[in-house]
Amino acid sequence: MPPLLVAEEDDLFPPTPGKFKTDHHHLHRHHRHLRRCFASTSATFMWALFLLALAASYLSLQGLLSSGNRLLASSWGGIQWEKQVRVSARPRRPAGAGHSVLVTGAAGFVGAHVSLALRKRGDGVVGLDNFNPYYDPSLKRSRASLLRAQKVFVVDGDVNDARLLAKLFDVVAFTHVMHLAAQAGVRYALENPQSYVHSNVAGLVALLEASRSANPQPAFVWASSSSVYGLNDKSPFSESDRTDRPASLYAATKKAGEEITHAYNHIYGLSITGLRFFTVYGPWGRPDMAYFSFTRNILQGKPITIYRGKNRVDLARDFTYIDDVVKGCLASLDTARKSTGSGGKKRGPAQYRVFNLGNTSPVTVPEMVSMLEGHLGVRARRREVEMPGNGDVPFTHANISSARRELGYKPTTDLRTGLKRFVKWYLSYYGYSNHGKSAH
Ligand SMILES: O=C(O)[C@H]1O[C@H](OP(=O)(O)OP(=O)(O)OC[C@H]2O[C@@H](n3ccc(=O)[nH]c3=O)[C@H](O)[C@@H]2O)[C@H](O)[C@@H](O)[C@@H]1O
Repeated sequence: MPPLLVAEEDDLFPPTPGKFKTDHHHLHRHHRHLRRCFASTSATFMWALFLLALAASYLSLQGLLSSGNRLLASSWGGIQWEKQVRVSARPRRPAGAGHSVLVTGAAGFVGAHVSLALRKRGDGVVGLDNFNPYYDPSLKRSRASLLRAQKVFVVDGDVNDARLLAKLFDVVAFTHVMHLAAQAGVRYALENPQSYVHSNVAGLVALLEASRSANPQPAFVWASSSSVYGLNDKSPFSESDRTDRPASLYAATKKAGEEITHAYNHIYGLSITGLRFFTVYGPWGRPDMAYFSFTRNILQGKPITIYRGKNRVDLARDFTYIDDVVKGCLASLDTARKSTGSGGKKRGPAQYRVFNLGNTSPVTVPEMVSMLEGHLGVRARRREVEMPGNGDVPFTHANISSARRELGYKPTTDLRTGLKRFVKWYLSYYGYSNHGKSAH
């Protein structure tokens, strides 16, 4: 370190002895003192310079590293990336017939199925997913590999990333957005409430902002939830029923989404379709859902907890098979009218729709478990407990006349059949033998 060396050299190489007379001794000492002072001042100066340089280089190195990390972590941007996005977004149907769809949550359960179905019939699809660890991200990666094999490009990114969204809309003139990215799960909201606000409210607004600014504006179709019916006890649930008494924060954020999309429809002329999904299940499903975690536990010989309502009433769900829901999603895209805004301004009233996508035949949770037992050939160890105050509702039941009329939606898969397909997938995906006996 140079300043230290200056001081040390001064000590190491004193003036030659006898060169100065004794009466000059004082002067000499004075000079020496001055030199030391000067040396130490310049040492301090040099130190300061050195530290400054060190700090500057540290900061610029940090900057370099963090922008490098950002590039590595976000893995989006660049000519090659833009080309992949453009190619993936290109419809392969006769000119003008195909959609160009941005599917958010594309590595999720419904998102992956919808993306594949769109691609299969020749639409252009670009996926977006943040691969968050709410449940096993390796399952999401496997779904993304399926999409990749079908030439659907999935961007690794967050719907809250406004820069990324702006870039995507800059590169592609999407005709539709299929917004399926969300923080799902009713009970997890007790543990991590902020994640619901982050994804289902802030993320939704970020995507709506990008959509309303895009030219042309895409038609916007998105996943709401049957949970918005909350404490509604009028059965079956119709779209016009009360939805102002949510029983969970999850439901409240989905309900907020319905109101927020309405505001964007009103102000900017965005065409909006909200789909209230009813407990969607099937192959490649979500491990946090009851039918999935029950299957895992039954196969591992672990007990399962079955919630019961007040007075020991069984809970029931209008379980809806994934292929039926996918048909409803595609029909929603096909029947969505164009958004009316341009240049971020509304040019006329735009379509606003909400549909139930259910199965119309609720099944109790214990019955669902019995079906699983039948398909797995293993008895479940059932533990029945009174439903804790965790946000669950006692039952759901969809009235689908609206979707039937407007979308031609007609569910065709009953729960027993759908669970059979799920179990078949589960056993093969997790490498069980035909009898479900081999290790997990
Ligand atoms: O359709 C919907 O709106 C919602 O459907 C599901 O929510 P949920 O119906 O609660 O689905 P599961 O978590 O699979 O629960 C199904 C039933 O099993 C019950 N259950 C769940 C877990 C458990 O350990 N034991 C148990 O009895 C629940 O109380 C519920 O009655 C999804 O998880 C939500 O993301 C979706 O929005």
